[in-house]
Amino acid sequence: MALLEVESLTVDFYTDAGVVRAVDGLSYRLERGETFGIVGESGAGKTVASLALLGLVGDGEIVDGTIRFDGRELLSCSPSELRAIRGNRLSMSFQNAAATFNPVYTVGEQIAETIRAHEAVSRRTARERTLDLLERVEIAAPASRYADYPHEFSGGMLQRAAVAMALACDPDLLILDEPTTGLDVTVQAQLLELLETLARDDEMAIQLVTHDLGVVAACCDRALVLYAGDAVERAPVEELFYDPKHPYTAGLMASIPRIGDGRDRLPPIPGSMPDPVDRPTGCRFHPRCPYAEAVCATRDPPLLEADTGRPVTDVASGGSDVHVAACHEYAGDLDGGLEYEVRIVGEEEETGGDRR
Ligand SMILES: Nc1ncnc2c1ncn2[C@@H]1O[C@H](COP(=O)(O)OP(=O)(O)OP(=O)(O)O)[C@@H](O)[C@H]1O
Repeated sequence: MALLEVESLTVDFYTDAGVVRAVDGLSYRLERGETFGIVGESGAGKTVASLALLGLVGDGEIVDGTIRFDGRELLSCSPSELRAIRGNRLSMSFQNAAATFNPVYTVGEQIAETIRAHEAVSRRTARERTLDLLERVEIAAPASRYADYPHEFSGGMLQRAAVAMALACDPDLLILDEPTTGLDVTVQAQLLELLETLARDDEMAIQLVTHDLGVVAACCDRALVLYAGDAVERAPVEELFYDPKHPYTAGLMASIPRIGDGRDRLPPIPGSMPDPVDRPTGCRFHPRCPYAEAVCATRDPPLLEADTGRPVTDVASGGSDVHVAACHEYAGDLDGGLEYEVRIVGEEEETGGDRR
């Protein structure tokens, strides 16, 4: 049984301007010990999709879908059952590490309090466990750092302390929302390495939410690309990089800097994410897509296995390594086809290419 199975998850917000469909029929699954990326530009629905797992959509509403965590249907759990799962097995570290901590208490105290909120342990034990956690996230001299206030930590250290906080309940699934935003490249690399170690050594699954495909490439096994609430592509990370099947994914790759990577640059995607109250008909990406044809404006492309054109009908195929994409090309419905290519300079072999 997969650790997490999300099926047809749909989340709406009711605003003065109209209904915002933040997440639209999202399905995927996550295995134990797997690091899974959810990637897309700002407004794609990444955070809302993650918060929905915790039952924290605020004034939004989960209007459809199921979320099975270790076989349990979370959407039918009572608030107290959900709190218990959230406290012990599923935890999330939010976008802004500074906001995770209360500025008037020390970092150590706050992590220790989190441990005590989940488990009946003495103050001394909670302190020892906190020191272990700080050490695990590679904070030097944890005993002296314990009594430091959040403002005395550097950005990278605070981000790691936030991970320590999320690890306090020893979760089976850790959700990290933009964990590397605002960190310099070296600190980013350290944090990503740490996450890889945690996933490997603790058999902990990680759902990593980011706008940065580079971050996904550095530490995820598989990733899902979201656009305006829709899943547009899902694949093992290597394939997503070397053989992107959806024009949006290809465009996303063009917008990330790649130091030391000899890959040709694809043109960046023109335009911006659509108004969430007034999403385009058909393929949500069609107004920005250089390959769009008439069919794209009228029909919403389903997720298909890119190699065979077979439909992805249930979540069962979501955990496999099958490369799926939601583009009419894979149903054979585009006359012009997709003509981008991803070339690795210095290697003879080319991947991607004209998809006709
Ligand atoms: N409380 C809310 N009320 C109304 N709309 C909301 C609310 N929260 C999120 N949304 C909308 O839902 C959509 C998805 O937002 P979400 O925060 O999940 O995007 P994201 O991909 O995580 O982007 P970012 O990285 O900027 O957070 C957006 O259009 C956003 O405006």
